[in-house]
Amino acid sequence: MSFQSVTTEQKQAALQELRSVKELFAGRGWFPGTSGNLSVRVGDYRPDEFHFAITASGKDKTVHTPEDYLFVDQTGKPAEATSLKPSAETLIHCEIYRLTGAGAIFHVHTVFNNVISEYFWDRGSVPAVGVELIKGFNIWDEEAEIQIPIVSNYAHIPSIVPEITERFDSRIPGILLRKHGIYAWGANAFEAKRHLEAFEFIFEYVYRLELLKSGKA
Ligand SMILES: CSC[C@@H](O)[C@@H](O)C(=O)COP(=O)(O)O
Ligand SMILES: [Zn+2]
Repeated sequence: MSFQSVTTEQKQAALQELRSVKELFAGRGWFPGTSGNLSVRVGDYRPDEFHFAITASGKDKTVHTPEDYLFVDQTGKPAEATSLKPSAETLIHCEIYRLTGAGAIFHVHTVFNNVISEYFWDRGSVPAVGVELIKGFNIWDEEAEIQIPIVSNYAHIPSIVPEITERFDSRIPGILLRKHGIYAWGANAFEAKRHLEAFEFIFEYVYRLELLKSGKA
């Protein structure tokens, strides 16, 4: 269970996945101004003991350097000696892993996810109805209706954690932070990427549909 039992191959595989997904998302402009963070879990999982690789804080995520990632434990503390600082939002990753046992968590800031989180803030969630990409979440109902939760964006990150716990919906593999961005997760990096892409598609769809319906487009 300890970090010592995680093999070098497992660590390398996690870092390679982070590198690939970071490069892909950077190409889409999904890390403006050093925003965003990514993590991939390694080794065995128990809700009270797990480890993951995460992006170091404040780095330019559009470039690769030898100082891009570090490994942390379930409390967000570095699992090995390093001068690197984990993402400022590591505690959010810790809580999502604790709640879900997921294998990867990706966080990006986009204009669509920010605008839509503010637009629907008063109702607490973004509604989506019948959009084909809902199937990307493994929800196959005809004309499926989902609500994507939105939580407060406190500057003090630990204060965000209880809201995530409270609003967590096991059917929906993501949560919005108001005027901040989306956290999406999955059993592995492939699934977390699929979920993130589905969310971003849905946010743009809902945004554009609302605009058309308002007659202001
Ligand atoms: C520079 S704006 C973005 C940050 O405040 C934060 O929200 C973010 O996503 C990146 O923080 P980081 O500490 O690099 O993981
Ligand atoms: Zn952020």
